[in-house]
Formats: sequence, C-alpha cells, structure tokens
Amino acid sequence: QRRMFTNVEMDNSTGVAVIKMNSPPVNSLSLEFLTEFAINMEKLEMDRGCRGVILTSSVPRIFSAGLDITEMYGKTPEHCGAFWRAVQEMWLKLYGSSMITIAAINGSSPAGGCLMAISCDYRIMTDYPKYSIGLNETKLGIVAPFWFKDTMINCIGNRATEHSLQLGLQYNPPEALKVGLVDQLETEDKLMTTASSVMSQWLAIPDHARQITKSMMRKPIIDQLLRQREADVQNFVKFITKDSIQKSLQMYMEMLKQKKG
Ligand SMILES: CCCCCCCCC/C=C/C(=O)SCCNC(=O)CCNC(=O)[C@H](O)C(C)(C)COP(=O)(O)OP(=O)(O)OC[C@H]1O[C@@H](n2cnc3c(N)ncnc32)[C@H](O)[C@@H]1OP(=O)(O)O
Repeated sequence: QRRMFTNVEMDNSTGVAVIKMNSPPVNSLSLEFLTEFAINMEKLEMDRGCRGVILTSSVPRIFSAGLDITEMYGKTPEHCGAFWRAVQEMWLKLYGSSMITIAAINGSSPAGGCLMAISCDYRIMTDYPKYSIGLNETKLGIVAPFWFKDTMINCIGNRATEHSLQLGLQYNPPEALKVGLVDQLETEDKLMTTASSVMSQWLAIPDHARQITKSMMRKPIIDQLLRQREADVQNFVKFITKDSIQKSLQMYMEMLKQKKG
C-alpha cells in the first residue's frame, strides 16, 4: 500500500483546504513526497470549490526539513534527474497556484521547507525561539538555483536575499519577521485560527482580479524555469553528482547525526 505523506482536508463551506505535511521525523521532501504533493495541488486547483490552501505540518516542531538529502546522495544520475523534476513540479504548482496559499509555519523550515513557505502568498510562523527558517544551501556546500533565489527576492528584496543566501542564514521567528521572510508571528495555539482569519481577508477579494495580479507578479520567474526546465535538470544532475559535492553532502549528513549523538 502506498504511503500518504500529506493529509488534505477540504472544508466545502469555506472553500479552503488544509494540507498537513505528515512524513515523520522531519517532513523531508523525497521524490514520493513531492510527487504526491504536486498531485494534491493539481487536484485542488481543478476543484472549482477550492479557493484557498493553508499549508502546515502535523509533525511536532518541524514544518519541513527541505529536500530529502538521501535522494541526492549516492544516487544514479537518472534518479537525481527524476528527483529534480519533482522538485520543479512542486514549486511550479505551489508558486503558480491560482488559489490563495497561506503557510502556517509551525516549526523549523530550512532550505526546501523555506522555499515552500516563500512560495505561498502569506506566512504566519509560530513564535517559538528555537524554530528557524531560511535558505541555508551554502552551508551544505550546495547552491540554491535561480528560481529559489528569485522566489526569495520577490519575498524580501535583493539586498536581503544576497546577504541571506551567501551566508546561508537561518532566522529565528522575530528575525524572520524583521527581514520580511514571514508576515506575522503567532502563538502555537492560535496559529491555525489566525491563518483562517487571514484567509478570510484574502477570500473577500474577487478571485479573478487577485489571480491576474498574482500571475503578473510571478509569471516572469515561472516562465524562465519553464523555458529552460530540462537544462535546469541537467545542470542539477551535473552539479550534484560531482565527487566534491557528494563529499559535502556526506559530511553534512554525518554532522546531522553527530549533533544528535
Ligand atoms: C547550480 C545549481 C545546481 C543545483 C544545486 C542543488 C540545489 C539543491 C537545493 C537544496 C535544497 C534543500 O532543501 S537541501 C536540504 C537542507 N536541509 C537541511 O539542511 C535540514 C537539515 N536538518 C536539520 O537542520 C534538522 O534535522 C531539523 C530539521 C532542524 C530537525 O532537527 P531535529 O534535531 O529535530 O532532528 P534531527 O535529529 O536533526 O533529524 C532527524 C532525522 O532526520 C534526518 N534528516 C534531517 N533533515 C534531513 C533532510 N533534509 N534529508 C534527509 N534526512 C534528514 C536526520 O539525519 C535524522 O536522521 P537519523 O539520525 O537517521 O534519525
């Protein structure tokens, strides 16, 4: 039986779906997870009754640990290529969604987890000092691709992105709010009700006008990836399968395990 990585609950009275990521221990984004996520987004997109999505996690303390590193380590070029296509697809579906998307960030959200959050229209994060969010790729010795970078620029601006990406910064909730990486902080118990009330404000805007506006803001980056999608895959595969990059990933994974021990 196929595993479910996400739990989708649709409320027909409001037209809002809640997607809960549920892949313990850290909601890492594996090929299967990403594939299921993209299918769920597609289904909701086609559902005329669904106007908004709240993205959150049912794993305690973690929104998402980002891309599953084991999908990029010691794998064949073919596997890496398939994985990267699934990462692209997840982003295209989320960033390009015509629905209202709100991230209720109830835990840490490094790298690909941060990408998911900044691909939404609005972000609310639990105000717990140990949680962090950011694109930390350089810390793993890897490089966030242009569409990760451009998604962040559209969220926090050029200078802050340059600083943030080069240093691979992870922000705690007050810092994330200050730099604009999240829009609002909330206590854990009120996170979902606040997300719902923010959603109501967005639902009050005529869909058509909001959708065209959203598309106008986001289309240039989406089109840029669509134009060079296969080249982006090849670029990823060439980069990630290099011995030096594989070594960096191995060291990073060992560091994660040691930190635990
Ligand atoms: C030029 C352009 C070309 C293209 C260039 C290529 C671009 C690639 C872009 C990459 C984007 C990414 O998202 S790369 C992924 C980056 N992600 C990260 O750096 C997150 C690393 N993880 C963490 O920081 C932490 O685990 C965190 C999420 C905060 C949770 O901390 P905790 O203490 O609660 O839990 P831990 O003990 O650390 O983790 C529990 C277990 O999960 C594992 N684990 C944690 N994160 C994992 C992950 N991302 N993938 C797999 N496994 C992970 C740990 O190893 C543990 O395994 P066991 O010990 O076996 O139990």
